[in-house]
Amino acid sequence: MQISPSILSADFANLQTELDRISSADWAHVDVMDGHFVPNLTLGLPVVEAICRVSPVPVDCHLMIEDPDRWAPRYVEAGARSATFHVEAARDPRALARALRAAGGRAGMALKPATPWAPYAELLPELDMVLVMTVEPGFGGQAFMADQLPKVRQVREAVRRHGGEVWVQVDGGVSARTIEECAEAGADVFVAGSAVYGAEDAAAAVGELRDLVAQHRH
Ligand SMILES: O=C(CO)[C@H](O)[C@H](O)COP(=O)(O)O
Repeated sequence: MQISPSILSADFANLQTELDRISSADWAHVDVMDGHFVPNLTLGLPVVEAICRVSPVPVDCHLMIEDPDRWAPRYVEAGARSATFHVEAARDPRALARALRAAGGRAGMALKPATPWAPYAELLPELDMVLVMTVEPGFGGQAFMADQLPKVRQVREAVRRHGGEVWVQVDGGVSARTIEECAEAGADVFVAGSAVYGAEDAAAAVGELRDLVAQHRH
């Protein structure tokens, strides 16, 4: 079980300090948005490279961009330990996942809420993580979409049958109120933006999310 706070809700004017606030987490989740794949624009390679240089925890890049086949491996080369592309944007998801691993990163594949899992299940052996979006990608602070939990269950079941070590990540509206149902459905990597960065004490918020999942498992 891993907690990956999304810096989308951080103060971008003080990224170093904001990264230090989540040093008790497992990852720093960095949302790259290009203004085309999603109607929002955040940051790109130079900023990710700078974040990777100073982050106290490994960087988990969520690429909400067009043409990930071309750009995603560059984020691993910039220092991201994990890079997740959107299957809706990829020309050749199998080749792209292989390219991410060849670059030395973990290969993640994300599904928007309207994208089903079944057509992509055969890609599982190429993947280290599947991200099931629990909001429409583009903005932080949106309401959690509980109707995505059956998809989380399908992915978890496929991972169980496959037998490999593939993580199942949820992203969007994950908070102390919703994290247990995500865990119950089979998620094991939890992205939380506003729930962590909106808290006075980010480390306490990370600890609370961790405890809720741990208690749930007992
Ligand atoms: O990918 C994202 C949006 O596209 C963000 O990571 C996500 O929305 C996190 O924010 P919050 O926890 O506030 O919902």
